[in-house]
Amino acid sequence: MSDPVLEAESLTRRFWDGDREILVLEDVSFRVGIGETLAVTGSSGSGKSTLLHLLGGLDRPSAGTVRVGGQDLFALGEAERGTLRNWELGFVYQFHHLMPEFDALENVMMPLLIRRQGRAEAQEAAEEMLARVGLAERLRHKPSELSGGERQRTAIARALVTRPSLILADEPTGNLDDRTAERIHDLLLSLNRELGTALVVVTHDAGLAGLMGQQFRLLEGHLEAG
Ligand SMILES: Nc1ncnc2c1ncn2[C@@H]1O[C@H](COP(=O)(O)OP(=O)(O)OP(=O)(O)O)[C@@H](O)[C@H]1O
Repeated sequence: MSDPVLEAESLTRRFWDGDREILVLEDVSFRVGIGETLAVTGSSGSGKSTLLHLLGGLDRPSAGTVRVGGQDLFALGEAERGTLRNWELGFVYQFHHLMPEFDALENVMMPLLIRRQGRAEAQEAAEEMLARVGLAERLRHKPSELSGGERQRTAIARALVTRPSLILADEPTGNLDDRTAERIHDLLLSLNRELGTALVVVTHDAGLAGLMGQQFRLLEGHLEAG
């Protein structure tokens, strides 16, 4: 395997419901190399979102480590973890989470402006990424003026515009009809190939999972092949 962009080692996450322990993930380990793809499937409540939150540094494991680009996420302070997250990771969710008052171009420019990149440069990069996802003609449309598939493509452009080494996607097409979902799957994979961005998806969708290089299933807190 090439150098890992993501390593999960012995991840365990438990929650407490009063004095009752809920063990959601137990001893979960895997690696994703540069430009590789991985799917995690599992039934509702199996812990897919919990795993993704740990991988993105949004939640802390009860035990175990997550390394992004070789750096232990939870050994870092809050600010450093935020910086690593901003520079190395892109997130795509089932619901696009675009800002309704801004158009597609402004939404995609936002992560670059937050990084204090110059406006002209941010606009150029955002226009290029929107063109890559097939939305060159929709730059000035607000989310409410875009179709569901176009909104999701905008969200993908926003996740990729910072050129992260890894995209974490949570049911990226869960909200779309089959045909639109298939187009988004193709888009995610072609961007993975073109840009070399590693991709981790958690999904119910066996079709999407089947397109990924590594496939795992969460079952009773454990990660199983297939
Ligand atoms: N903060 C929390 N406190 C207590 N229990 C939690 C918490 N977060 C998640 N859980 C529990 O952990 C389990 C896994 O939840 P998670 O959302 O990761 O599942 P999922 O596989 O993503 O489900 P779905 O496919 O329905 O979105 C569930 O039983 C959930 O109730």
